[in-house]
Amino acid sequence: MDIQNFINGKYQDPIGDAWLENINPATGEVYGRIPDSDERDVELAVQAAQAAFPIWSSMSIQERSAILMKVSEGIEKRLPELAAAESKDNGKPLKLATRVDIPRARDNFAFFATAILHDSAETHDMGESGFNYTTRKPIGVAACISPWNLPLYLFTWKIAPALASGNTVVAKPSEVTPVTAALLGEICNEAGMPAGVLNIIHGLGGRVGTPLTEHPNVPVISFTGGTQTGAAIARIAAPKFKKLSLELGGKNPNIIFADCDFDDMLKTTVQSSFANQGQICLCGSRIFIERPIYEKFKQAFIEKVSKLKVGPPSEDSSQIGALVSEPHLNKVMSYIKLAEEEGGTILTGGERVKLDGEHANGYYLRPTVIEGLEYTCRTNQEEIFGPVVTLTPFDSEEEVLTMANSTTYGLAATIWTSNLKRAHRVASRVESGIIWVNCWLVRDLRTPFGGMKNSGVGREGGFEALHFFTETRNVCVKL
Ligand SMILES: NC(=O)C1=CN([C@@H]2O[C@H](COP(=O)(O)OP(=O)(O)OC[C@H]3O[C@@H](n4cnc5c(N)ncnc54)[C@H](O)[C@@H]3O)[C@@H](O)[C@H]2O)C=CC1
Ligand SMILES: O=C(O)/C=C/C=C(\O)C(=O)O
Repeated sequence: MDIQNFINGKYQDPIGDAWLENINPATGEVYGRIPDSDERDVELAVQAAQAAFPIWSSMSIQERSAILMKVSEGIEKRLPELAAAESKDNGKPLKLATRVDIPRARDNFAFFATAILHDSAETHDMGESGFNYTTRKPIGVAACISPWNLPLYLFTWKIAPALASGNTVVAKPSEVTPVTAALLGEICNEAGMPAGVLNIIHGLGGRVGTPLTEHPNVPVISFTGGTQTGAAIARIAAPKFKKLSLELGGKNPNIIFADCDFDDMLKTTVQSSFANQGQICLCGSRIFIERPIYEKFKQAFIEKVSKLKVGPPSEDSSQIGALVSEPHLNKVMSYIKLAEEEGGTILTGGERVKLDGEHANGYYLRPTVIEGLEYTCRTNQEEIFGPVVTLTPFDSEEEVLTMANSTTYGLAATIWTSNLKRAHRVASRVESGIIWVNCWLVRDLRTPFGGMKNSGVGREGGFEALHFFTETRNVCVKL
């Protein structure tokens, strides 16, 4: 199955007629081709988006909202098809794509389609001397660049607020998982979105992402992906004074106090460690356990993790699917080797899983739990982004905060305790943009979402996302 770029409302081959292979991670087989686009395709897409901007930005909020709601409904109508495509492209269990990824893509559009109906701007009254009012106007052509781990989920998380605010978009999905993004073009056409409002260019980061972020007519960029890529984009954007939102990597602490609800914590910790094969920037990859329950937790956790079924994504019984690609599998496995070199003990997992038949060459890895590492070692400091977690005991709040805050990242943290005062105290001192107490990945799309330190710049979600894609201006009137 070949996919094409989506420019000005039409599907078309890349100008250079160059193509990349698309691989099914569950089997290791090539199952289609994707455009290996270059700066010429980017140029066409930016021109189409520029031409569509006056039309889209001058539509009433109600008209834009209605079209975006139809996109949401279009995603809902095609949910089984989109979920199957996502699972095949990414290797994630079909049931996860069906229950989480595609419903969230639907909700992203519905959320921002309705949010614009409720947005408002401030006024600042200066009494008898004057009066200020603030306006927020769409900026122009927005670049939205997204990764492979939650493909349509994160693609739409950027595109929906950019479009809802009245911008037009040139979007680049990951070359590793492009298929559901390609299908979104059809859904937008069916929803009556004017041509050129959303353009989707496929290809590599260097050949598509770089000319897109460098483009003089693209003043605003929203990116989710690796921290190094975020830094490269920031280097391009800074001297051109582009508006930039970066949602980057994490090395998230999961802090477990002895007084927590053990069963709830255990069940959720299996999820927060290994959901989506551990390939979510919010996964809690460093688990810190208060010493009195360390051994109890370790035994119970290993028992549960070793029973997780690694299997073909299409099978309902599979709890862990395939990692996204062979290079990524190799990267994750190299970290397991490093952990052993650094003195870690593998308690469960650590090896590749060989399935039968057509899945024999898929990229399967057993969920891996490691203990005995210093909190300062590379395994505990660098983002692995796979089904690998470490266990570390602690004796005091002070100690666990030192360890939790020791990385260059600051995306998410989870705290397990039944002591409310402690929960607030630790939450206020842990260096993370997103903190969950006694839960994980419970999402309210109105809340600010993003990281501190090397985990990013800016916040997505709610009105923050809508306002990011606008130019704020103040008008001061002398009375
Ligand atoms: N949300 C997150 O936190 C994610 C983190 N990662 C981390 O990043 C590591 C590398 O994964 P990759 O897939 O290589 O992520 P990446 O950061 O290279 O890719 C994300 C997106 O950026 C694009 N891109 C790459 N280079 C670019 C450039 N110079 N300019 C503009 N766009 C560019 C890619 O084509 C893709 O669409 C992973 O092993 C993981 O540790 C990866 C995906 C998501
Ligand atoms: O918005 C969410 O619920 C989750 C976002 C997850 C990422 O940004 C990620 O894994 O990269």
